[in-house]
Amino acid sequence: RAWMDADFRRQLSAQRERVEDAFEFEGRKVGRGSYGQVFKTKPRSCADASAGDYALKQIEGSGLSMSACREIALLRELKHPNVISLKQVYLAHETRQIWLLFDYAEHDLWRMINFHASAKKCNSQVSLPPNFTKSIMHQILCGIHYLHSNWVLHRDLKPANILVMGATSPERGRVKIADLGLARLFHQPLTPLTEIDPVVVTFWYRAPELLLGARHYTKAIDLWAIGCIMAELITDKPLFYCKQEEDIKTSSPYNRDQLERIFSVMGFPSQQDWRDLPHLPKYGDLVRNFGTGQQYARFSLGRHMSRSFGMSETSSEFRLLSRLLAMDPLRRPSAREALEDRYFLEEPRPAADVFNDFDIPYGKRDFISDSSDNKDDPARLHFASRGRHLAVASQQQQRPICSQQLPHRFDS
Ligand SMILES: CNc1nccc(N2CC[C@H](NC(=O)Nc3ccc(CN4CCOCC4)c(C(F)(F)F)c3)C2)n1
Repeated sequence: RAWMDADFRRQLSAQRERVEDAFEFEGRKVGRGSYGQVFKTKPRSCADASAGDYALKQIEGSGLSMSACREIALLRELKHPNVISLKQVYLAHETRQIWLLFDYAEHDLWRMINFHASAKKCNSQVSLPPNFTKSIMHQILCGIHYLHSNWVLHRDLKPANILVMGATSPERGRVKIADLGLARLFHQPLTPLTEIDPVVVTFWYRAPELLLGARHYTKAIDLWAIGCIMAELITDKPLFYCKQEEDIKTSSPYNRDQLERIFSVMGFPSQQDWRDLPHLPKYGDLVRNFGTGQQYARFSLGRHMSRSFGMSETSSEFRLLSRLLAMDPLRRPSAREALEDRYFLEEPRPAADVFNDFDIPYGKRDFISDSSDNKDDPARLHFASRGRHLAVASQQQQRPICSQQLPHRFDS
């Protein structure tokens, strides 16, 4: 450090704004994972409630790790209304900690869908605008179109990574694509994410070509995930839900149960459906486990969606869904082609505020108490073995009051 003379360094460090001086975040943790932790904060300066909230992410570890570098470098360049925007980066020189500042998003599709699923269970339907799914889909595709046109692939699209701005934000009801997930140590799909953190890895949104050993992420892989999200918005259920076996330490991308679930919804891909299927690395395993797939002959997405959810196979909603969920990645539309689908041109048109003038029924995020923050927290270990981010549910699950006199409209 000799290169900078001592009193100049002292002067600099005296001037540098410290994140703890600028923001109040004690006891306001809303997220935690192997990536670090996230706080809901307000600037200390303007104490009045009107100032928007901020999300402050403290990156795991210290110093500029490769994933921290990549996240900062990427986010600084990315600027689109449907992509989370990085406001500020704080480098705490004493602790070599890195903090990222974002405009706060109160909601996300994972919690929103869970809310509707539980409301259904207590058969107390929550009223939503008729264009709710269409508005969300339009904004996800706009955000992904922007990322893809900048040659950025998301690679882990799922409901938890689709944030929605809350009632107090000037961008009320706007979708923001984010990546709350794992600090990706490697970029190859073959690296077992489960080695980083077994709690959050879910294969329900992974394209079939990835499960069959495709070596590179593609734009089409993101579009498959968007198709899965669209189906889940319509039905409140993960389309390719598959129980996670206890230890998912397998390093192979091939996941027989997940493929089985996909085939039992979609049917088994024929040579005509997917010409390149036999060239995929795990095709041998596929034939060994499923033979010619005759047992799935009568299954199809249309059959699944019409029989389980009364969806018409001739509706433009279904047509777009089946385009996004083409088994052959070459047959999936690009984000732009999806945005040009008739579905978005028909009434009701997609809205900028996905809630329109409806009150927002979802609660605010719960704060995570630090006591449960230790790694060997029994709840965490228990949920960890059951895969998916159930551990997050234990802290943040919002269930509506299952009482008969549930008010028709809610105050957010
Ligand atoms: C809880 N409320 C809340 N409100 C606002 C923001 C926010 N957070 C938490 C951490 C998250 N951080 C990111 O979203 N970071 C991020 C990092 C990278 C990328 C783009 N890469 C994704 C992986 O593949 C390469 C490209 C993104 C982006 F662009 F996907 F949004 C976000 C943003 N939380």
